[in-house]
Amino acid sequence: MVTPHISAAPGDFAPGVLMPGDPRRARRIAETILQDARLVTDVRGIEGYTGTYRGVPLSVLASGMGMPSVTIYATELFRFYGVRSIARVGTAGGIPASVGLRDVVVATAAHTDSAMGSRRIDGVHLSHAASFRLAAAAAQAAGTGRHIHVGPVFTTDHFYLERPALFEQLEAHGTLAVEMEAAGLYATAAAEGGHALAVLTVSDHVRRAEALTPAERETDFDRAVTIAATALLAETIS
Ligand SMILES: O=P(O)(O)O[C@H]1O[C@H](CO)[C@@H](O)[C@H]1O
Ligand SMILES: O=c1cc[nH]c(=O)[nH]1
Repeated sequence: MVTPHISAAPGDFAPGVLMPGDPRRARRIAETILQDARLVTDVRGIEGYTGTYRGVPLSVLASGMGMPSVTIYATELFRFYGVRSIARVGTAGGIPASVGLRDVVVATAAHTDSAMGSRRIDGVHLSHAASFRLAAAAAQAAGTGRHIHVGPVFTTDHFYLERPALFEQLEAHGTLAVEMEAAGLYATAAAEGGHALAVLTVSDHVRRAEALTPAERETDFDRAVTIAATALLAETIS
């Protein structure tokens, strides 16, 4: 079996999949946290790997950037490869002052300015919510502390969005961070009967001139990956 974007065979993917945006991060996850990882797909250079994590099968596949891209990969995994749960592990920009560089955000919901959400059911603004059990397991794995945040994020089609007033309003509505995929992933999981969550590492701040370097963005997300993998494990064995 192949799909237009995945060349894996039936059964090649585990029920749980970690999904970073960046393909190089996918390979790094396979090399650092999976045991006996093997390459199962590499269409368009989007490599997917399956191995085990703490003795349980687990896969990793990159999503690329933006809602259209994550929606393609998540749909094909849920619909054709028997995947039950996808945990996005990505970077995000902090919105409130209290959310700092390298902090972890467990995204319980995702607001969006994308038209994609409004195309699914005419006239309805669907809510984009994480799966409760995955979010609860991630929150428990993350523990408490001022570097861990649990709440809604903003998924946008624009990376270069110069709208300070928008971020003020989003902050007033309790929004923790901005990124580009979570709402698409949550909508796809809802449509396909799957489970989804995003665990984000803060790589920059929308109001402060500070940011991780590209190399740091690739590597400084280990805590988020461990939290997401633990949540997938809890969901898989429950
Ligand atoms: O680090 P990733 O997972 O790619 O996520 C964030 O980084 C990209 C933008 O640089 C977008 O995909 C955004 O959502
Ligand atoms: O989409 C993103 C990702 C990281 N930082 C941002 O400001 N936006």
